[in-house]
Amino acid sequence: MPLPKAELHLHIEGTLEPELAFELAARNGVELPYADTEALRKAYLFDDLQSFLNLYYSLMAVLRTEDDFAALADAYLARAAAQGVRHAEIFFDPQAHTARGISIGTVVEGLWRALAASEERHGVSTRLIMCFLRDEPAESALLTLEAARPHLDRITGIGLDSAEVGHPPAKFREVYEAAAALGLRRVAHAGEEGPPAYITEALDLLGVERIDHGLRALEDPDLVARLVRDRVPLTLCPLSNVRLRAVDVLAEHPLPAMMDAGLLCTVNSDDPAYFGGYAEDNFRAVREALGLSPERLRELARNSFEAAFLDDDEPRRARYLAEVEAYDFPES
Ligand code: HPA
Ligand SMILES: [Zn+2]
Repeated sequence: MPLPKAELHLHIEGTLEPELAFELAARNGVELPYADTEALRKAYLFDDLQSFLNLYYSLMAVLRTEDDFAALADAYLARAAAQGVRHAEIFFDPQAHTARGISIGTVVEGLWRALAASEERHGVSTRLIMCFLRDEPAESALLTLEAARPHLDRITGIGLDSAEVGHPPAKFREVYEAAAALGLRRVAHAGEEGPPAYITEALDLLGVERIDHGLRALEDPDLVARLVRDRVPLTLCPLSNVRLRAVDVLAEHPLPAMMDAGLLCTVNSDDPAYFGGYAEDNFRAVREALGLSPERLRELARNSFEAAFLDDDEPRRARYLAEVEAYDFPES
């Protein structure tokens, strides 16, 4: 049994495995520009965030119906459960679908069908976080929030993703204010490829409670001190960082230095179908490449539940934390 953990940085569209992509393509009569799953997997060679995003958005063409979104989420939750995930806070990108003529209701209600059955079927509790594409205009984010209004009982919070550089958090101040007024929790990708100033902006202007990635915080000692003092969780994604070349090799990932600095770090999978691993695969990879001790891994798992949006269910958080403390690492 793997270490129990919460997954806090997971794009559901990034869990689309080649096999399911081909299955949905056949079902929906969508032509994929790849001969087979093997040819598609060979296309997963990225130079940076943008080269990944190009493939990520193009493959979404196979997702068309509520059933497709339910199948996608259910397949992820089954995999997550097998990797020790007890709680998953799942990002989705509504604009990537509405731009293709798929209604936000199709997306949310399809995902919700899988999420609502997840505890019983997989033993995984869930939350849904709606992300805005930062390389689209702020006005589009506002319209998306408006379109999501009938579905807000399904949605816990908002996030900000896609191409970071040139699209600072300040651009989305208004939509974050509107979301806060609606009682939505707030997170944002910052400091993945963008500068540490974007992390500061996300905190100051968007009022985010967690930073997704936050890798480049280390370049600003004052920012690190602030993140430590305020216990702002960072949702790090080590295998993603290697595949998108934010770090050269996993052995040079700053995770140990970040933990030593007192930052509240969590380890997550981002887009596991594309980046070579789900939650436990990321834990195993950092253990092997960085030599993290069992107690360090336990700290990461504990952090994940502390950083989770479980404030409305503290008894559940306490149960998960007790599972982390009781976990016996296998001899290896
Ligand atoms: O890692 C990511 N960064 C930014 N946007 C994204 N959209 C999916 N994955 C990512
Ligand atoms: Zn991400």
